[in-house]
Amino acid sequence: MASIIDGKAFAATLRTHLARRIAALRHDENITPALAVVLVGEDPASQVYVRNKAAQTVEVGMRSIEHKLPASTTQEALLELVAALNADAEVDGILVQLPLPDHIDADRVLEAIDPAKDVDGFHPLNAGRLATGGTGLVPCTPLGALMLLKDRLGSLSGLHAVVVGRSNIVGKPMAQLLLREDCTVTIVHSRSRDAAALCRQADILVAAVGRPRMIGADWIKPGATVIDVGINRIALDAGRTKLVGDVDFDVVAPLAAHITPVPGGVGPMTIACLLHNTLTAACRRRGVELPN
Ligand SMILES: Nc1nc(=O)c2c([nH]1)NC[C@@H]1CN(c3ccc(C(=O)N[C@@H](CCC(=O)O)C(=O)O)cc3)C=[N+]21
Repeated sequence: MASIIDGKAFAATLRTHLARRIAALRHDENITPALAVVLVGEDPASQVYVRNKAAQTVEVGMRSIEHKLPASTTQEALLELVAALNADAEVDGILVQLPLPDHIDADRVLEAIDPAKDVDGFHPLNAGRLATGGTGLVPCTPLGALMLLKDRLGSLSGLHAVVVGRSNIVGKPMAQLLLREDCTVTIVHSRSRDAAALCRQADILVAAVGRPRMIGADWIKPGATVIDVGINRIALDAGRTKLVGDVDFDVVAPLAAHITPVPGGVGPMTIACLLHNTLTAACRRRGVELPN
């Protein structure tokens, strides 16, 4: 039976460390990092995420700036807000909550964010830096997943990592991070031939597809470490819902060495890494050393 990787506890520890470093930054440099979060529309799930982000930002001692815009906001108005946040010297991080309404071109908005303030790590310059080994801001979910892996396994060098999913926000940056750790990396996607057989070769399996419980027992090499990035809300009876991952936890956990649960796995790490990136961005753009 796998040991469960407690992402919720790890994220809480990470936030405690961040709070101490942020206090040191305020004491030594008189800097309080500020994170601006932009939410367009009234999607209830997005509202919950944004509320959690704001609460945790304040909890670690940073400033939270929230901009809530109606769903009817034009692309032009959103780009103007991004430009104002770019120009605001007090703002260290900018996050535009996804998904955006259909009439807005999300790529254009993400490309308008100052790469130095791009705490999501979604700007093409940051994606390029990650791919070419430079210093940039790394997407929060893959960064959080990597922290959990290194905490459990130590060196990842030479391990075969299989990433299921090729999105720009998780799959591709996850593969780049694992490559940077000297893994042998395979990316499996919807057109892959015999995806299950490819996944059965994985020492590390990262599932990031958004399909509830898709990864079953026959996808797992015994002793593998399984990281479940999926967060899928499924319907139960009587209008109730529950969160499940991309991994069928009940059948995979008995085979794996280590496994993340959903909820309580990678999800909480995403927000903790957002705070981590905001501290990093604040120090880099203000030209001060990152406190230990
Ligand atoms: N620009 C942008 N950046 C994002 O990082 C971003 C985004 N847009 N849009 C939406 C997704 C989703 N996301 C999550 C963050 C934390 C949890 C999380 O903490 N989940 C808890 C459960 C929360 C619950 O119970 O609903 C867990 O897995 O244990 C989930 C999902 C960030 N996103």
